[in-house]
Amino acid sequence: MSTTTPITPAAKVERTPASTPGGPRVKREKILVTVRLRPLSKKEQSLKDQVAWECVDDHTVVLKQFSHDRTNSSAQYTFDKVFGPTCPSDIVYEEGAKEVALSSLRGINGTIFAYGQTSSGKTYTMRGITERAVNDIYKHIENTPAREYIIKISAMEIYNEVVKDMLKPDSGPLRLLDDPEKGTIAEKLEEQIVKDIAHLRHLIGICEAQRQVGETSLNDASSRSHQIIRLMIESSLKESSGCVNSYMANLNLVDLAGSERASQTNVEGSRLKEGCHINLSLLTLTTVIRKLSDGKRSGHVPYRQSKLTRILQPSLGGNARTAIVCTLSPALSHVEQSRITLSFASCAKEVTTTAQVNVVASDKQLVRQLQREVARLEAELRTPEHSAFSNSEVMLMEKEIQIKKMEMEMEELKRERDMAKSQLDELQRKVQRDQIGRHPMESSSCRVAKCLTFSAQSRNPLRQSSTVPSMLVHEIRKLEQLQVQLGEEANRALEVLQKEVACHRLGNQDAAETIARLQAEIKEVRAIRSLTREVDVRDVVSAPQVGANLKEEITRLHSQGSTIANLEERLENVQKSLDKLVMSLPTISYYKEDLTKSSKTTSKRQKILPLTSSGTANRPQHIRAPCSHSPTSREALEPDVENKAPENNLIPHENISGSGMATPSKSEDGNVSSREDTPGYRRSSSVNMKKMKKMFQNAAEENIRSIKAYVTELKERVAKLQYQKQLLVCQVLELEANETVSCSSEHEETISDLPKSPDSWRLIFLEQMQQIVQLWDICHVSLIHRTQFYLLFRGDPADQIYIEVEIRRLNWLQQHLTSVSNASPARVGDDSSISLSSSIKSLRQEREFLSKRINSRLTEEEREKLYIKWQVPLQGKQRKLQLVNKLWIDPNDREHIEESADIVARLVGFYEGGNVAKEMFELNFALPENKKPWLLGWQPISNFLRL
Ligand SMILES: Nc1ncnc2c1ncn2[C@@H]1O[C@H](COP(=O)(O)OP(=O)(O)OP(=O)(O)O)[C@@H](O)[C@H]1O
Repeated sequence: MSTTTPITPAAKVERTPASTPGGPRVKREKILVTVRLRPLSKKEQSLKDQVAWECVDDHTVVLKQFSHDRTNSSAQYTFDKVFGPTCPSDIVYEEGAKEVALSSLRGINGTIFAYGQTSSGKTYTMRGITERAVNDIYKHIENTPAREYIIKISAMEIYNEVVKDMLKPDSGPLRLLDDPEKGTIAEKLEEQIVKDIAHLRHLIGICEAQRQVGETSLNDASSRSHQIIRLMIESSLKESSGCVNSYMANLNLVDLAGSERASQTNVEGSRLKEGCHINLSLLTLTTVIRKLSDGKRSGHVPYRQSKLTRILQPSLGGNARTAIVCTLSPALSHVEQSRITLSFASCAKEVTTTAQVNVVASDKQLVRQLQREVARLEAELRTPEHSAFSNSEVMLMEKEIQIKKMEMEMEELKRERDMAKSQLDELQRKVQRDQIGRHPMESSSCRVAKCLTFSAQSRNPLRQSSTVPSMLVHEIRKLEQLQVQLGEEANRALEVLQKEVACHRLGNQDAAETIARLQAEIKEVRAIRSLTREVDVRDVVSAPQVGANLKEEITRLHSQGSTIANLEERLENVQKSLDKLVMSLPTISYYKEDLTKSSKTTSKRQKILPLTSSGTANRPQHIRAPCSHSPTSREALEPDVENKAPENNLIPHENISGSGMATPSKSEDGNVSSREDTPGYRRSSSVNMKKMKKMFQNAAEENIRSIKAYVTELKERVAKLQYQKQLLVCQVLELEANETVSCSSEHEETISDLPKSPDSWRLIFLEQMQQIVQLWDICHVSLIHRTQFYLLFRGDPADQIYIEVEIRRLNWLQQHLTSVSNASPARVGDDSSISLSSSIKSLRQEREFLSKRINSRLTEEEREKLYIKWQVPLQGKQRKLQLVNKLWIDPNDREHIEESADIVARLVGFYEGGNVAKEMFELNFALPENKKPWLLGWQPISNFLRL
């Protein structure tokens, strides 16, 4: 069982017909009129009354002939359906009411009512219909789990011309008010939200119990009031599709009081008064129906003469599908009353209504939806992005720390370099001093060698004196070399570090700017939210105001779309900089580790032998600035990280005896570790490069994923906004069109009519086409457009919508051109692209264009024939242009139009290019992208559509 959830009453409900992009598809249809003949009642049987009526087939009821009754004249009435005395209520509902009842689930208002004399079976019939309709509605709801339904009920009765609330009997008489949007409404009428079918049945039961019933001679329980039970059915898609629209329709179940003759009902006093009111309101109803059936909608229809007709106004010729079941007593004694009923039914079947799908976009709903959207946006900006923000901020801080560390390491390196240099100087000075003191002719190395030999011999007398000096000399040379290399290395490292620091500073600045930009975007979104709040407090507005508001809304949506596009762009940038950042991280980390290692190595070595190098020969190959080009890409760096770094850290163990340096080895999992990891070695400088790299990679990928997801969402949102924008465009178009067409409502009715018979459609088509041709002429529409349209739409009923749209467009254009030409010169100047003169100019250019094609498209013989036929002097100047100037100039001559279209089609080559797609005139009002010069004549519309 699907239950409904309560909603707060909508502040304003905008009813828009199910909008096709070209405007409302107004469907005019006739009221469904059926007749139900009840069996003779027991009373009638006891009075030996006779059955006067017979249902001869499913559609016809006939008055029988009685020989003894001279006044009795035969009569036959035909309706959509006629139900005989034995027909069960199921069939009456199925064939006489179901379609209308279920339309309400699709957003189409429906009204079902029973009309007939007292005791003819109205209440009996309406009870059957109501019960089945309720069952069907809930069955439909159960079978449609994708939609959420909200059903509300209200009930009123009109008793002695006083409206009463049947769900709140103590509330007293209700006033009828005219709502500009909803029509006539009963003030303070109770609306109850229905929880489920049992609740609905219970509430209907309460209404039944409240009903004014009295005994008359014809009916023991005669309804003395008109009862209107109204179900308000609203439905929307359950999933959060982002669509703010839902359907809303009212289903009115009306049980009228019966018309009666005081002489027959034998009433007096209050019953008589009731009867008078009943008869009066029914009389007004009959008058209204009669007027409407005449087809003279423009004339005065006295809806306001009774409360019943005021309330039922939309159901009588308005936005609703209506079914009337006329109930008849079969008794001969009631023949006259039955005739009156049948005459009412005959009029009613000529009445047409314009049922529309009511797409509801209440301000509240819209605002709620927009608020949700804004909240979601903000949340997104806070979560994925904002976390991306936070990530960026955290990363920025981390990088700052790295920079600080690097700077400190630089200082340390400088200090070590200077120390090594001073020690070397000191050593050299010492050697020099010794050398000078002993043998001035020997080279310094020899001097050092001798000195060292001497000291070595003195410490270790067992050593061979000849090997020691050569070793020392070798050592000193090596030290000298190392000193130079160390100096170079330190300078290079400093250089790289400086670049690195500069680069990160720049990156930090970029990221900070991006964050600031994104924060500005959030502010923008907030501003939009406050705008939507303003919409909430807006009151009822008139159609032009709504049009203006919608235009504003479209502009806003445009800007919102572009804002989101900007956001997308910004995010792409952020994504790129994050990529860059992430790419640089392994390098930095590696470099940092490397550097730390290097510095540690150096300092460690320093303690034992200050001038020992850590494989400096290969060092420059893997000291790379992350901001430098090719070598800094992650791919380029990986081999360095995994393979070269350990090698570079390899220090020949023999050379540095007692240094305590470990030889790094590569483990199976790719980790680069020193031998200190293994037992016997001190665990300290393990560099898990692969793990680290993976960590950074994961973090980077995670960031990129979340950003991509957000970008996708943004794109979806842009699509949704565009969809909303299109809807709004349609609404504006409709409003504009309504304004344009309101002055010629008769015309609209004609074009909106969906004729049932092909003959009537043909007639309407010819009439509409004639109108279109005239409007083309008035509006100076492109000849090629006219030709295309004229040749494409030849009267197929499926083309009706195109015809309708074309008429709307042209009506708008005509009005627009008129208003522009009436405007002040300044105004015309402003709007010159849509002016009459620009249209005429375009048309002239098009005629010139067509004339130039005559020679290439027509043979000489054909040309001659045409000149003769179109009375162009054979010897005259500019014959081609003269000929083209004669095309499409007489909108009232069908033959002329036909021939003009034929010639233009040949000149443009329509026949060669195959069929022109009807979609070219598609309802979204879009012109083909590859707009050809000859479509310039249609420019005003395209300008209009750009809005
Ligand atoms: N189709 C039918 N089959 C059998 N009985 C019927 C049928 N229609 C009506 N009746 C019976 O006829 C009687 C009068 O019917 P009902 O009260 O519905 O008439 P009504 O038109 O609503 O009268 P009123 O206008 O006075 O309220 C009732 O007893 C009802 O049960």
